[in-house]
Amino acid sequence: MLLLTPEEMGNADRLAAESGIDSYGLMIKAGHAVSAAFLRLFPGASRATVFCGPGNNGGDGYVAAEALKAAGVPVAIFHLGDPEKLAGDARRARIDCAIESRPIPDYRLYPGEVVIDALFGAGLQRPLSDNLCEIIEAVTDAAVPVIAVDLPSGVGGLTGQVLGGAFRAAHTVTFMRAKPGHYLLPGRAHCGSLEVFDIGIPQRILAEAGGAHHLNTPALFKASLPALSASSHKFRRGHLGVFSGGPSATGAARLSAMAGLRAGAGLVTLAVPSNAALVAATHLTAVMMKPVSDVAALEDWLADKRLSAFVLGPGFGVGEKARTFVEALAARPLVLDADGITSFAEAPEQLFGLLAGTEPHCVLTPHEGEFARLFPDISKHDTFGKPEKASRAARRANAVVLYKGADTVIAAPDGRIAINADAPPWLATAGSGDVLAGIIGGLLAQGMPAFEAAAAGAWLHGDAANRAGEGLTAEDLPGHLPRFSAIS
Ligand SMILES: NC(=O)C1=CN([C@@H]2O[C@H](COP(=O)(O)OP(=O)(O)OC[C@H]3O[C@@H](n4cnc5c(N)ncnc54)[C@H](O)[C@@H]3O)[C@@H](O)[C@H]2O)[C@@H](O)CC1
Ligand SMILES: [K+]
Repeated sequence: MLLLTPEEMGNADRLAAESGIDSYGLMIKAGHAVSAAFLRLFPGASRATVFCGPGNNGGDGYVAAEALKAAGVPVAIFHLGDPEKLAGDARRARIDCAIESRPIPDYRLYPGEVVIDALFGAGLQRPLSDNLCEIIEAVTDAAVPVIAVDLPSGVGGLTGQVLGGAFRAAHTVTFMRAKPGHYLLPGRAHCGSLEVFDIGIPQRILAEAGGAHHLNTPALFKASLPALSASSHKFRRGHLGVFSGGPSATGAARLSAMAGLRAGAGLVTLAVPSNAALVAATHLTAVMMKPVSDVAALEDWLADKRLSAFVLGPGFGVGEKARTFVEALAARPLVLDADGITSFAEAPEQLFGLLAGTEPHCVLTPHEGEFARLFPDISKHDTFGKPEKASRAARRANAVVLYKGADTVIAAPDGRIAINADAPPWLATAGSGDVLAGIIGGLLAQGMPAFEAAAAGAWLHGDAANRAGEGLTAEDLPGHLPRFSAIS
């Protein structure tokens, strides 16, 4: 599912106009979609209170207001700025709207009203003024239902960041394609239910206008999911190696290993330091074990070319050993997580050097803190949204970066970006990240390319959490992974 940034949507708009499509006709359809949503969702509203801004978002508002009046709904319009200065389609929409509007400071709460927020959409450029924020706060505090046109005003369509303040909509009607800000946090939490309405811009124009941002759905990775056939031998389903920490720290790697097995790897081996072998062995059944205490032992083990992917990080310990292990593993498909990432905090360039110059085959899975350790300058940039941060990081590291959180973003060095929105809040539980690393490792082991493996991993992880339900523990997750043939 392709997402368009506000800039790309603007391009689509321009291309549509250049191809002879009537832009005012698009605005009429947009405004009518909003009035239809209003009538469908709030048939008993005492009044439609329409806030109209100074651009085309406001234009949609005037169209919706006129349509609601025609449907018999009492309507009050409050405008921002000088409506005489409206230009183009928005100006025409206001002229075609026979309702007197009043300046926004005249607005007072009205019992039973429903607000249509048509202040700003794609054109939001700066934080909302204090006066606007006060009005938004009053509407929010009084729990007045809000329908947002395109985006809740104040939410950045590219980043999902809130600029100053923002409406909390019950429902958002956007046009043609959802925007990244509808799925990134905190924007997602401001949108309510999201409706993507087709106002008639042709697909070919949308495809020409954008293409980097995707919502992470199976459509993005399904074609590269490993297919399990009756004849597939366990070796052909790959062999995943997961590195464990010492005797008191084998649990995290065991979780990853179990998840890798459930994600379909034919064989999974837990590589353990010799002093942890006994502890680990008492906990393992289907997962195999291999003592690997130092880099010499690792090099020996790596001579087995059937080992097809690795996970290093969960519970491994931070330090020199992790760095030398990663050096030995850098040319192989690898998920670098947790301690594996933090081990390079003092010398991120060393890691990037190891990963440079080849087809990207490493997946880095940092949460916010780990991201800041590897990419301090990128992480500090307040105006970058999460996709831009992940994307810059991916290019720098020549690795797929899966930037974790409630709105996990997956970015590839070639510019592809997936925003994951299927994770329930109860997925934020101890060990959950270890399972995610293991799932991705299991998919890499079966030959899935790094970006698709990371995207699939994030989606499957969320899907398993939804199946397991509230109160899950990380141990429950692998058992709830869906069969790949059942994913649609
Ligand atoms: N893209 C499309 O194909 C279509 C777009 N339409 C609508 O057009 C909208 C985009 O229109 P515009 O590009 O005119 O942008 P907007 O209407 O979102 O806002 C632009 C205006 O707001 C001002 N502004 C921005 N931030 C401000 C702030 N914080 N405080 C005060 N003023 C601020 C700008 O100076 C500019 O005048 C979309 O969101 C959508 O609602 C629809 O009419 C249908 C077709
Ligand atoms: K809006």
